[in-house]
Amino acid sequence: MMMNSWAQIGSTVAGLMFTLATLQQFFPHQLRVSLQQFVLASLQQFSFVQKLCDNLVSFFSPYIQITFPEYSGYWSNQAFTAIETYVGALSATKASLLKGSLIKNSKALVLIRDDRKVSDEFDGVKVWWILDPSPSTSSEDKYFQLTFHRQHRDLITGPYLDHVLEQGKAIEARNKQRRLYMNNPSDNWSSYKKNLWSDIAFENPATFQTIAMDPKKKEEIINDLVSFIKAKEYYMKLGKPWKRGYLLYGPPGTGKSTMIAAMANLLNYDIYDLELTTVKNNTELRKLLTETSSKSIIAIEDIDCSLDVTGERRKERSKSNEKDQKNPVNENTSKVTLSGLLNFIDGTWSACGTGRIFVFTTNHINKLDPALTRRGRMDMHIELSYCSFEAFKMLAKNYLDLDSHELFEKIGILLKETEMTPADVAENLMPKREKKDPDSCLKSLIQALEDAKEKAKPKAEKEKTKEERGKKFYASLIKKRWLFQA
Ligand SMILES: Nc1ncnc2c1ncn2[C@@H]1O[C@H](COP(=O)(O)OP(=O)(O)OP(=O)(O)O)[C@@H](O)[C@H]1O
Ligand SMILES: [Mg+2]
Repeated sequence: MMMNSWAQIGSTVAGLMFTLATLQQFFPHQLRVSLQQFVLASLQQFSFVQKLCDNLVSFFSPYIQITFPEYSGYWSNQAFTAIETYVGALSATKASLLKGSLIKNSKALVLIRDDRKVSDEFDGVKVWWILDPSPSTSSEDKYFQLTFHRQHRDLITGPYLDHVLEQGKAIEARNKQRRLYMNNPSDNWSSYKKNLWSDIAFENPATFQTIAMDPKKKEEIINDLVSFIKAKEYYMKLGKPWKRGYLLYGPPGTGKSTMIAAMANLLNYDIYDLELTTVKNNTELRKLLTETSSKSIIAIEDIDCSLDVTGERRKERSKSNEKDQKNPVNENTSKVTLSGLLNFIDGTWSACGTGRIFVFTTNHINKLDPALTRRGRMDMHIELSYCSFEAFKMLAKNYLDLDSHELFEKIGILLKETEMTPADVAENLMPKREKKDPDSCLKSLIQALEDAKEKAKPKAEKEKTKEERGKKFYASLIKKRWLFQA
């Protein structure tokens, strides 16, 4: 009976459609357009009714939904990224069917349930997250929808969302792929695109653990860095910009650049490697500074070579000016001045970002202008020196996995008698073959130390005879004076 009536309805509709299609051919064009418009308007009315129904349902529904779109206007919504990371972490622990995606500047995959839904609990209250559309569709307009019961509105819109954003950002920071920035010459800066810096992924694995130096000094530096990054409120209370300066000095190959990398890895900071010689003037320097991000390391290596910042050179500047006129300098030479650099470190502009660390390196600390090295400007002076026995033991542990060895004592004596950089010691300890052979590595180091000692001998002897000659000369002077006075 039922089947019969359905069949009847079906054939009536089919008949009507056929008749309509046939009649349409005889309708004038204008009438056809009006018919189409009528059908469209009815459909729109239908969607309006549907919207109305949706609103009615949500009015009476005990649940609230909040939507977080991926983009707000042209800008990416940072809340979406943090939620994506947070929900990804939730999914990874709760679901077995996941879809992985790599988000910008992250070195870790974000995993989202392929069926888009994941529940969470906060203070005993259950909430649901849905990613719309699902990760398997290629649609661009993605958004997260959070659903929760009306009675928990305050808890969810307040503490819960704060928790989600905070956790999401913390996971993001842990997964963040650090970047190494290098300043572009100003000739390549374009006015519409901010391309003052070029960047690449920072992948230097150096850590404080692998740096060979006095353990106490190392601990002091680590504590200083760690307490600095936690001290934002303290700096605010003091009314001081939240930044810190480190001056690393010592001979080539003692680990200055390695320490900058270790600092970045410890703090999870990006590095801005500022090449001063390509910066034409103080204005450019200021522009570069304003384009660096907060919580980053700004490194200027070999500061004495990059700029006229040595005290001696300053005194002699007027004299050399005359010479310069005879031998005009290259037009591309940087005109960044010492005062420009000082302003860069602690002028008004230096406070435009927070949590910044300035690191300068030099091979000749005593050549630097005192204005640059004074405390407060460079908060900590760190000397990296020739390899001590303590430093050697760290290198032996890192390179050969050795805590002790019968040859250590001999090496200790030789290290006291020579000046060998950790870079050279490390080079000798590096196994030359695939299979580690600690004996031959230590022997090759002993050989290198003995060679260095031998090489240094004539120099040491020359110094000694010079010193003795000087002593004799002064003794004779004193004697003559005594005779004269007598
Ligand atoms: N203190 C150290 N601990 C561990 N490794 C070190 C140390 N010093 C140097 N090295 C090794 O030597 C190499 C060169 O060191 P690095 O570039 O850090 O020296 P530097 O002090 O910056 O030299 P320069 O003054 O020439 O720039 C590094 O790749 C590292 O492997
Ligand atoms: Mg270096």
